[in-house]
Amino acid sequence: MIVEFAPAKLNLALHVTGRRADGYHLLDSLVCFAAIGDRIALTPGPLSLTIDGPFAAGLSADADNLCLRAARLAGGQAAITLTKALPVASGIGGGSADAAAVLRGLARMGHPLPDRSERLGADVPVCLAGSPARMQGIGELLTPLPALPTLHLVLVNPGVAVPTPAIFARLGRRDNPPLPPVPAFPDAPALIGWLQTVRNDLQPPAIAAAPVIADVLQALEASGARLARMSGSGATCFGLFPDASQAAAAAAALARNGWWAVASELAPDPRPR
Ligand SMILES: C[C@](O)(CO)[C@H](O)COP(=O)(O)OP(=O)(O)OC[C@H]1O[C@@H](n2ccc(N)nc2=O)[C@H](O)[C@@H]1O
Ligand SMILES: Nc1ncnc2c1ncn2[C@@H]1O[C@H](COP(=O)(O)OP(=O)(O)OP(=O)(O)O)[C@@H](O)[C@H]1O
Repeated sequence: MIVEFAPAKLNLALHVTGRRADGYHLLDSLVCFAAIGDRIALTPGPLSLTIDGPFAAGLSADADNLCLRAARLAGGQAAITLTKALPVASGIGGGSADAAAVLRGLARMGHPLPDRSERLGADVPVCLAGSPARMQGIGELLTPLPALPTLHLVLVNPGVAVPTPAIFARLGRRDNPPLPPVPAFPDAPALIGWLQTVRNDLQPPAIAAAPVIADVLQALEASGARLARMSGSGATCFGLFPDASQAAAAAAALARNGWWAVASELAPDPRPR
């Protein structure tokens, strides 16, 4: 059996800089990965999918599931088990992370990675890379970044599914400036200082669609986050905390609102040192 971790994707910053003729938006985003995620297990055999885990109920194992679409694109055969630990349609790339993990697993079983994995989803290329990157184009242009400093994260999802197309459709402006050059960050305060100068352009339209996102951001700040921001098209938000014990205490307190709230850190960097 082959097991692949499918870490949550976080857009630490996300500027929408334009729109293509086909309606897809041009992005400029600083992306990293958290140490929490889904799990994919593959065993040789005819293509099938079984889903378990805390968020299994939100998802169907039909032919549209990104795990099966990824396997078909790679021409791979395997019995796939997805253990769904991430909320569905929540801005942290769950489906894209799963698709990328299936592609990585099938590659280990001898099926080459397909070209143009972004056809599965704009976030699939960066999830395949799995390490900090500046993401541009519609998601297919990746510039690897040096390893980020240690971060003490809290991820919070208030339980509202936010469909990505609806949030892009609500954008006020589609011609925002790109990110400034991304420097190397010696420590977390340097990264947080830089992040305070940039935005997630999808945050205002997501708050308009789901006002509870503003409550989540305010609650993260009230529990001591040095920076609180939404990831992707929402509704999951992240807070950056000074240390692991403050992050754990904040996650426990925020979970008392009935929200999914977890303390985490960055995923191990898969790149060779
Ligand atoms: C918003 C982000 O999460 C930022 O990382 C991603 O760009 C979304 O990635 P994803 O969920 O893999 O997106 P896809 O499944 O490819 O696209 C879902 C829908 O979002 C919109 N979409 C997505 C990506 C993009 N660059 N421009 C868009 O306008 C399109 O309406 C598209 O039909
Ligand atoms: N394996 C999967 N996991 C999650 N969602 C899936 C999967 N397969 C198909 N989907 C569908 O894809 C849609 C987007 O789900 P996903 O969790 O990837 O969104 P997201 O977290 O907003 O991602 P992103 O940050 O890339 O926009 C959902 O409506 C869901 O029904």
